Amino acid sequence: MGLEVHVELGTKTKMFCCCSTSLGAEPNSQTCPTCLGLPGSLPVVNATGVESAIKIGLALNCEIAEWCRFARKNYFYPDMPKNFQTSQYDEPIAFNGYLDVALEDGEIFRVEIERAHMEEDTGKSTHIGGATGRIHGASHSLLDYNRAGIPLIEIVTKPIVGAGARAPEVAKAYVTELRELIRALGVSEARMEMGQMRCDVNLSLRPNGTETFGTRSETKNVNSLRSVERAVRFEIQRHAAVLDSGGTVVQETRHFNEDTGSTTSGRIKEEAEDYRYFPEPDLVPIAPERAWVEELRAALPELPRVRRQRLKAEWGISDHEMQSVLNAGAIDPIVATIDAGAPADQARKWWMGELARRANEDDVELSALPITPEQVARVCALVAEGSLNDKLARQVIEGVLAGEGDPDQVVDKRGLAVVSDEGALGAAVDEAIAANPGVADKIRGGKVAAAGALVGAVMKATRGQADAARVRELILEKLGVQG
Ligand SMILES: Nc1ncnc2c1ncn2[C@@H]1O[C@H](COP(=O)(O)OP(=O)(O)OP(=O)(O)O)[C@@H](O)[C@H]1O
Ligand SMILES: [Mg+2]
Ligand SMILES: [Mg+2]
Repeated sequence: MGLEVHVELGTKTKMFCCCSTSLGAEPNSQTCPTCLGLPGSLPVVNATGVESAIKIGLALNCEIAEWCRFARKNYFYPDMPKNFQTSQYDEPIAFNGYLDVALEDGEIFRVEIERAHMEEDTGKSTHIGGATGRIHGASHSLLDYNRAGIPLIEIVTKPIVGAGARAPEVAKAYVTELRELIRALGVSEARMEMGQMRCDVNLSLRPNGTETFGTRSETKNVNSLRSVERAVRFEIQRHAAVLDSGGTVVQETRHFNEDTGSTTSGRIKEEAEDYRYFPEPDLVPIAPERAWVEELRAALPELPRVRRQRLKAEWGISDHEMQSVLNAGAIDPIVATIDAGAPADQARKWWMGELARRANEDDVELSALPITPEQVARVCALVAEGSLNDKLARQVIEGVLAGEGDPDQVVDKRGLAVVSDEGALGAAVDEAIAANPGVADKIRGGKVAAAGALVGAVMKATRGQADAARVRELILEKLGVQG
């Protein structure tokens, strides 16, 4: 198995021109002669792009080239009007690294990195008209070059051979870890659902005990963690079926279909020769000064796996629990909620419970929910000071998610507050005792556990807006028994 991951860098401008990289603009409004490849235009390298590439290389334990160049990868397709993509070929900026990833059972698996190189994204084509659902049957192709020239880093693994049947799990764990790393470095938000990070899955099988690799298939642009895992699993089975029936695997690119979980044939894969790579004559070579590289190395943040170990100890949770927190994408929201003043267990409870459920239902990442860590921390504070109980807190969260405002505004608007007025509470307790004389007698007779029924009655009467512990105290007080 070999994984190629493309990451769109979060630089303000494109890799070789000053066009904006912001998303959502009118098609083709963020273009210039350089990213449109008009004659006479000349590219200039984005220094922040290079810096980000070096940071990624260092975090992946790579060597950083003393000297490297860009190369032209020639191909003819309308998504790149220059007729080539500016990329790197045999002289990448970073090479020979590794990334250690933690598997579900806590085992650490080392994925070797062949290289991380700089390149540019292509334009976006949308095929419309003609026979629906068939790209080549479309009558028109719409082209948006806003994306053309956005900096990309392509991170390529060496062939991963030791994973065996765990290959799908290793692939998912690797992409997860890489995403965390990219985010920790602050070089990209790496939102897969927005195409900021995408993975090509290369896979081949070979007979047990042999050395030569089999023919690979390459499943392009897989864009979620779950899909990476499924694409690997599907391709293993497909290759096995082809080989078992005496067939031969064709070297081709394939597409992963989210709905069916299967891959379908794309085009026959070009060989490197077909791209006629040659050094880009319009750009100067890149020779990062060693002092700069060392400065960047010294400024690397705590790596995600190390940080997880530390947080796991601080929060006092198991490997398994930490793994769930990671899978839910909850580490950063939880940490931010704690930073905003909430106790760790409360922060974990809300993000891993109510909010994870909501994110799951809406099929979005936790960080994309319309609630901030500060708002969650405020809900925790309201619970801690006794103005909300858990049930009410859930309604407040629901209100914030529904766009009703900050927690305090939701409390006001929905009239959600624990009935703390002792007079009102006392009256509700008196009523419950009067309505349930049998239960009251039992409690008076020493059966304290029966108090639960009366607490329930009071909670019902106050529509859940009372502090259950205080209600219980009041009941016992009024019946003259010790709690
Ligand atoms: N026979 C094979 N079976 C499985 N994986 C392979 C095999 N041969 C190479 N690989 C892996 O496939 C990936 C190839 O990526 P690389 O970027 O080097 O080339 P490419 O796919 O030909 O080029 P492009 O960037 O144009 O897609 C690497 O991760 C490599 O380890
Ligand atoms: Mg590649
Ligand atoms: Mg490839």
